[in-house]
Amino acid sequence: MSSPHRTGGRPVRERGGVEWSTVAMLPACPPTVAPRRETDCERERGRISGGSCCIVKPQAPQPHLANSNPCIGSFGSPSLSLHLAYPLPSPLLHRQTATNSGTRKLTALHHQPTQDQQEPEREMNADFGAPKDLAGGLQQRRSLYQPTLPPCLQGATVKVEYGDATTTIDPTCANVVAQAFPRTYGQPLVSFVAPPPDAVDKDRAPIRVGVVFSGRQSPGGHNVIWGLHDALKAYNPHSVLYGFVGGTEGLFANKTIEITDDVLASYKNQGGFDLLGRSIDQIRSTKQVNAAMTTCNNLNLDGLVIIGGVTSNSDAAQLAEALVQNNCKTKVVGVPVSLNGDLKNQFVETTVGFDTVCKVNSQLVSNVCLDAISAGKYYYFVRLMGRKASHVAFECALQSHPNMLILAEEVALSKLTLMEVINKICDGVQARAELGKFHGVLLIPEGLIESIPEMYALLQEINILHNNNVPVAEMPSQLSPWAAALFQFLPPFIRRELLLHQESDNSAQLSQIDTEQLLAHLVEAEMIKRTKEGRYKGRKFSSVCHFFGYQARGSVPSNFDCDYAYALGRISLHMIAAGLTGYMATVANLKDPVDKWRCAAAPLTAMMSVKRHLRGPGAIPIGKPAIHPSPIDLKGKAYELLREKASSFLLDDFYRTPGGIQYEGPGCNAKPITLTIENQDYMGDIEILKDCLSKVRTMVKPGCSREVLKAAISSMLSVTDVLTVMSHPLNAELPLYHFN
Ligand SMILES: O=P(O)(O)OC[C@H]1O[C@](O)(CO)[C@@H](O)[C@@H]1O
Repeated sequence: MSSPHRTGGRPVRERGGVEWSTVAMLPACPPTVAPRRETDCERERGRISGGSCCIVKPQAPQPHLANSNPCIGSFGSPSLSLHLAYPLPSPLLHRQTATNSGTRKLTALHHQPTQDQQEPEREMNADFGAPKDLAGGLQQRRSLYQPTLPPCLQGATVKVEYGDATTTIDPTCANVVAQAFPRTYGQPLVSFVAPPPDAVDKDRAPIRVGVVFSGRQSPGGHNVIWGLHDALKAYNPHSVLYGFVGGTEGLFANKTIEITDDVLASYKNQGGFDLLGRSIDQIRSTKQVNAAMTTCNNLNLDGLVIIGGVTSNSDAAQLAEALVQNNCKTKVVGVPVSLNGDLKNQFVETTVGFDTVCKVNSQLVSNVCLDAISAGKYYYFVRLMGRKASHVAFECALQSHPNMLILAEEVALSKLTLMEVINKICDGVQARAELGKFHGVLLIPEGLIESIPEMYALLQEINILHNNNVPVAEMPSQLSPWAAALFQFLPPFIRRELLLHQESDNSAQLSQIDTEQLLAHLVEAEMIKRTKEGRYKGRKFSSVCHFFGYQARGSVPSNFDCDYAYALGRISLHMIAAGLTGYMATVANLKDPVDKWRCAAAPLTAMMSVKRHLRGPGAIPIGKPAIHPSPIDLKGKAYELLREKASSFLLDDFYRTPGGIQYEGPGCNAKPITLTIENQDYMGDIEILKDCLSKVRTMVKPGCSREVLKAAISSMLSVTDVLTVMSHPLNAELPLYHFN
């Protein structure tokens, strides 16, 4: 049997005598960047503070391991539906010197691990915060793009409107969350509106703020810092913004650069996180929280802005609570930035970077579709980043119309086994062969592997062995009999990847598990079997595998991501000025033009829930309250649309070519299809409710007629009855991840 192969990169492994190559197969080894020349102005400024010439070493690539969670999308026949984790860096302080050649030379000063575990020293470059040469015309042109601002954010100040106290998304968890966050739970929802024209401009004291990239790279992250900086200087020109160098490690070790107009100039509207770099997505252990608090105190910060996804924002909530408990004045603000699109809830419609990443990946997928149909000989198995949920793969399917999408959420819901998933794919291949089609494109979310029940159980056993410090070489022999049997059944390359250490959220290192290769391998074996049995009479099945993820993370952000991120940066400043802590900056009604966006701050605790073992009575909460990744809504409008088109996508080669991201002209303001279809506006709906309630108050005042009073009581009783039933724990609509 020949093996599926990857294209576009260097050969990475050999299997059965066939060399495999990959386009993104070695994500742990980012492309080597030519050393950037240090400019005269940088040398003069000595831009890294916290020890005149020290810099935290950014995280070097780790041998990444695996993690995952479930989700599957269904393409093809209605029955063809399929079910469906981060390493820690070491902080290495280096002496930084300018050399004659103009590059920075880094000399190890001392090793200061901030993790609770020892890690090897790594080399790093010291270019964070350095002006970049914007070589390409597009880069230069993009640096001149001025994000559009919602009206309420156009002045130096905003009017702050406080709403009602908040609860949590899951009524059954409210007490647990309240107990875990005694000082920050139940805070009101806050809206920002334009100040009245006659508002008196009071003296505003300068503000000191720190900002850190806590999550993974996501296009648009730089614009959050830009928006924050502009709002801070407009608020009071003597305000100061510090950027922590090297991510959370820089926060723990107090390594900063001051963010100025000069520093920002070449990072505006640009991809990557290279202005400051990133390290671990974790501010969680007592040691880490204490280190962050010490830095906030030492820098006398009024505010700390944490940029990241679900994990970073859960940590932001914990840090906020700890700072209040310790009388530290620093206000903690989270900003939703993540390519995964899984930080999605009543307040957050999408995350910064999701739009760009989906557009880049959709273009790649559609290119592969056209390649497939042109030669008619390969099946392309494309795995897409996005962690546990399948949002990226789902959006890309809507944008590019591949033949099949295997949603982790569907696989998890239907509890499909690995071989059931394989058989469904093979049925699709066979149905196409009957139409004379021997090519196709399949999208596979990286979280799929964890959504397959037996794979999830195997990964859980491996996790426990890691937690018990069992050496990797001994793990296979310590698995339960059934897990050992499954492990032995899997091809050797996957076995090695499954044994990698889990990520900071205890899930497998999803980006490192070649699920697409596993599926291609097993589909080929099944097609050979079907051929031998006479069930398949078509041409020999051949596959090519790709992993699209790192290519898109560094992309130049779309206009939507530029505008959204810049607005969130400006909102963050107003939140700190208003003294809010434990909140996330949010923008609602994103599907509409920017002048209709609603800017707000939502308490992080209102987005939290606790997992439990079972549904129904006796369900016991397990673990701590956290913001969880939100899965695809299998009852949602976007999913319905996909289901409707599944058969046509499977058989008709109804490929769509979205092309590259447009920055100007028609299509430059296109938004994610899912965002448009879902049509959310939670803040707008809250306004409608407020209006209704106030109308009732106005119309049913003491003195109104008996009839009006009776009609009001009867209507209100039925409303409260419905709401009581809906908020009962047994009826609450909770996503699958809540249940183990
Ligand atoms: O940069 P790293 O540590 O390899 O992170 C990879 C992970 O980060 C993400 O890109 C974003 O969370 C995931 O899709 C992926 O699993």
